[in-house]
Amino acid sequence: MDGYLHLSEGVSYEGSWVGKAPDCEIAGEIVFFTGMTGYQEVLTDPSYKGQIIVFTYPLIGNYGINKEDAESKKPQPAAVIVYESERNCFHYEAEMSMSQYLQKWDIPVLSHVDTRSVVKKIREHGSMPAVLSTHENFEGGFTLQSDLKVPQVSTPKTVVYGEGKTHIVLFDFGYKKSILDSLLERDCKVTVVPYDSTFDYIQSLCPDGILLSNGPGDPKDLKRNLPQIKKVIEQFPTLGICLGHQLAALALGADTKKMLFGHRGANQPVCDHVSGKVFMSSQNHSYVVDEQTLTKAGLSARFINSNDNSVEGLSHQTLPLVTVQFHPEAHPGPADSEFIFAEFINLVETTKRRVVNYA
Ligand SMILES: NC(=O)CC[C@H](N)C(=O)O
Repeated sequence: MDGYLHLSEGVSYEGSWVGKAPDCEIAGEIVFFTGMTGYQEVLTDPSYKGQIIVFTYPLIGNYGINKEDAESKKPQPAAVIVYESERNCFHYEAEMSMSQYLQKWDIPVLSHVDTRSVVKKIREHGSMPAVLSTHENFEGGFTLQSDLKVPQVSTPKTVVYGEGKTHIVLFDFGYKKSILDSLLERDCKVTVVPYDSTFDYIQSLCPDGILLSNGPGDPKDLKRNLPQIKKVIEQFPTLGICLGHQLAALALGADTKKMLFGHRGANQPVCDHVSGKVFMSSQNHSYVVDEQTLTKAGLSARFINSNDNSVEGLSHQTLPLVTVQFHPEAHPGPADSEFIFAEFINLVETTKRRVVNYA
């Protein structure tokens, strides 16, 4: 059956539904992911909550969905656009096909869309509101719901994982499981807390360090939480990843802005100005920290994107703070930047020893 993708820029594309057509129109911000593999991780990354994802790789789904690679308990986007969706899956670990998985969760998939043309439109006009419909003509409006996404994906209660020697409190703005795994693999005990936890609550947990996670939406949606986040950063060694990096920058007084179409893929080159090395990184973001606003916040840009010179990570003049716009936990994508976790744990352990020595 035919389905249609309508972009707010006034262009429409025809495609065919994989599985059943949705009962109603599905709206979301349309974004594109350029990685060739890793669709399961992308679909389950809570940072994509409510977005319509276009996969630029023309064949998606051929190795199915397995038990291991989900980044959260369910797929998160509002809808998925592909060129070809493989109905069969060819992998010994596959439990079901991608289309079965998305249908189970009522997430529509529109295939045989001219994804190259859609991506060109997004590159030209930016990530924009879009609607998936069974009707060729769409008369409705393109205003997206302005609901807060982070509370929808954050844990409602505190959960403790592992019993390693370094105690990290992970602020859950919609964290990817691979971030938790990266900490557990490095001998950490991890306490995952709700996104709106207060400084007093965090202090009562006696952490050695803090991880501010990735998550969906505009970091400025969490304006009310910034004073608490600032107190936490000033008190404990902190690693901010993606949304967590943006929140750390805002909390300390820098600014963020929206990019035209963001970075979503597995091969974004980033230069580390401490080591002078360039590495490939996995990314998924629309917002970026504004470089012009860093100095007044005591921050400096340690990591810079080699394609467009945007800020990819920060350090602070005095505070033990590491923040990265890219994903050191990878999944999907290259693990070139996993050194960030080792560096962070080292920072936490050194700070811990210093505090013990002074006590
Ligand atoms: N992966 C993320 O944490 C994304 C951060 C933020 N939602 C953005 O789009 O920029």
